[in-house]
Amino acid sequence: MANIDFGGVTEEVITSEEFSLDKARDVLKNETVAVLGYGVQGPGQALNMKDNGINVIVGQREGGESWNRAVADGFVPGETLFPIEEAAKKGTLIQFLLSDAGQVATWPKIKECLNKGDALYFSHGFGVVYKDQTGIIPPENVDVILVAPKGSGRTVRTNFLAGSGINSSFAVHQDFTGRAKERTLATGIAIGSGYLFSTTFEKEVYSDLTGERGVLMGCLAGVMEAQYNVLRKHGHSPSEAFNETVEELTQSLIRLVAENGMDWMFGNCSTTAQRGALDWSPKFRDAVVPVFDDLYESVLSGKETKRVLDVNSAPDYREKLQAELDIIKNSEMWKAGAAVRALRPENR
Ligand SMILES: NC(=O)c1ccc[n+]([C@@H]2O[C@H](COP(=O)([O-])OP(=O)(O)OC[C@H]3O[C@@H](n4cnc5c(N)ncnc54)[C@H](O)[C@@H]3O)[C@@H](O)[C@H]2O)c1
Ligand SMILES: CC(C)(O)[C@@H](O)C(=O)O
Ligand SMILES: [Mg+2]
Ligand SMILES: [Mg+2]
Repeated sequence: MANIDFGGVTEEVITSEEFSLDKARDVLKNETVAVLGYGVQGPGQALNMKDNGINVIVGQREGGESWNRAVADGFVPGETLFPIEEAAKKGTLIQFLLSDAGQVATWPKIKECLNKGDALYFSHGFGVVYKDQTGIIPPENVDVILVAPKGSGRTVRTNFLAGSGINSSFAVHQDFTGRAKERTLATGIAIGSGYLFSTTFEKEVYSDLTGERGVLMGCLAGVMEAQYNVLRKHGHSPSEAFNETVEELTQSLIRLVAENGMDWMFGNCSTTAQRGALDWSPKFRDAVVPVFDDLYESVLSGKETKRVLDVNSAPDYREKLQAELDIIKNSEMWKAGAAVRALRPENR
């Protein structure tokens, strides 16, 4: 446990140096980790653990696309790949990585598969925190733990393969065995976390739902579209509008932010750009504060959860979701984006 000063506030974090992979392997040596769900997080976490020498099995609906992908990734039907309930019964540490709506639909059956002393693991506080809507109330004789990677499952895997890692938060909701925390940290390290910071199930889900609806995804998509449209309205070409809105950000400026912070990115742009950015940043900040306040309230009240469950529980939700994603893909802006990406020297 290291005490790190985050801008004047001291927090405890666990790094892969302090909690080594060897230690994680030792803590998990008698466990069968059952990864239920092979969508986005499932493959990332399962493959990293497998490569790290952990005893991993996968539970997935038989015969579908995700099942076939698990087979292609080296999981063997009847040995390390099973229907969901069978894997849940075999596992001692059960990673509930179905979609959040899928967790609600399958919970009544999964609950029956848990044995005394098992650990029930989540990568989101959703199911447990909004229990009035999800009905997910774990029995008292299991550990209930969380490791939530702060990134896409795709990056959980690609960062691992690149020799890096992803940051994750961790929490213990219920400690039945007295070993819940060490099981949590060991699993967090085994899935490839570079470091783990402490949270609660509540704080995790409130911040996660806000972040993805806000700056990370929803707000990002919204402000990009707004700027692109203004530039187009004033006669700028699609290539100019896209470059000035997206390509320069992803290929240049956001990399500088990642490297050394916002002031570093500003400092490596012209004094003209810095003057304008410093003047306009507070205007944008103040304009969106009411939207963020609405968003957080909507998360806290359970309205966002209700919407997710209502829409994503429909039998045709995948097709409808794909239709919405296709509208983005086929818009002028993102078609221009495809053309711009194809022109990158490494893609030509
Ligand atoms: N996607 C991410 O990168 C990410 C990042 C951090 C945390 N999480 C959390 O991890 C968990 C898993 O998310 P995900 O995005 O990997 O899920 P996903 O949407 O990719 O779905 C995972 C699997 O659930 C299965 N599934 C869905 N509904 C089902 C049902 N009714 N019955 C049986 N199987 C069903 C699907 O076949 C799929 O293989 C969620 O709690 C999510 O909030 C996801
Ligand atoms: C990758 C995200 C956005 O961080 C995650 O929270 C998710 O729900 O997919
Ligand atoms: Mg999320
Ligand atoms: Mg997230």
